[in-house]
Amino acid sequence: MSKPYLIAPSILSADFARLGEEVDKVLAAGADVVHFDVMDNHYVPNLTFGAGVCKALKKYGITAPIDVHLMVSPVDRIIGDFLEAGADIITFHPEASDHIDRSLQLIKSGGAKAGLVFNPATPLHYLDYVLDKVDQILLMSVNPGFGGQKFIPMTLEKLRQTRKIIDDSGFDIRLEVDGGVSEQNIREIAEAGADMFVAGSAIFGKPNYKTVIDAMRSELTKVGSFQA
Ligand SMILES: O=C(CO)[C@@H](O)[C@H](O)COP(=O)(O)O
Ligand SMILES: [Fe+2]
Repeated sequence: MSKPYLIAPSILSADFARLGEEVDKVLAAGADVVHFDVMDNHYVPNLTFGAGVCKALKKYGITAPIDVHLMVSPVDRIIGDFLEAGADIITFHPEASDHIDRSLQLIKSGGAKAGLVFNPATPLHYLDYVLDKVDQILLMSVNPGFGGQKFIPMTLEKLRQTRKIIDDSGFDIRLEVDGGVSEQNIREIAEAGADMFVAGSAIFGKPNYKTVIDAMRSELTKVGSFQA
């Protein structure tokens, strides 16, 4: 069964010059979680921000959970920085870690929730022996590195497969989707099994964040297995 739905705006599409205000504004508009995309210009061909910015947002007063999506290789060294910065959830790409089990343990031992991220062509078998250590599974519905890309439809089938893996396991695991999510497709994405929705350009690209988030929530109420 899906958990109550969470909307997680990706600050990759926010105005970096006014980041604190942007995060305040999107949370006031009804967002649940702040999605924080860390890119290293190595694992992905783009460069964003590091743990210092996460720490600054916490110091600024952001109390909503910060969901750190590490697009970084290698991952272990930077995990400590984000734990120290107060990250609430840390996810990483299994291909970017030499020791996936160790990286998951590192995150959890620091008190954060841990997750694995699957690129569109990455197989789900990385989950096979670590499901008991995973709090969140993030399926990329675009290739990582940039906001504003188009949702890859094959993700819907992968979501259904992942939902079955989670439900069969009996573990308490969130299923997050990231890339090209909008008010137009959020309903079918939820029908396929996702319960946490990252959206960057669909929210920050619009003048009124609340209008978009309200529209997304209204779409989610139409899902068969809806839970507020
Ligand atoms: O991780 C990534 C991209 O690598 C995402 O979090 C994007 O930032 C989502 O942006 P939109 O596709 O919603 O514009
Ligand atoms: Fe992301």
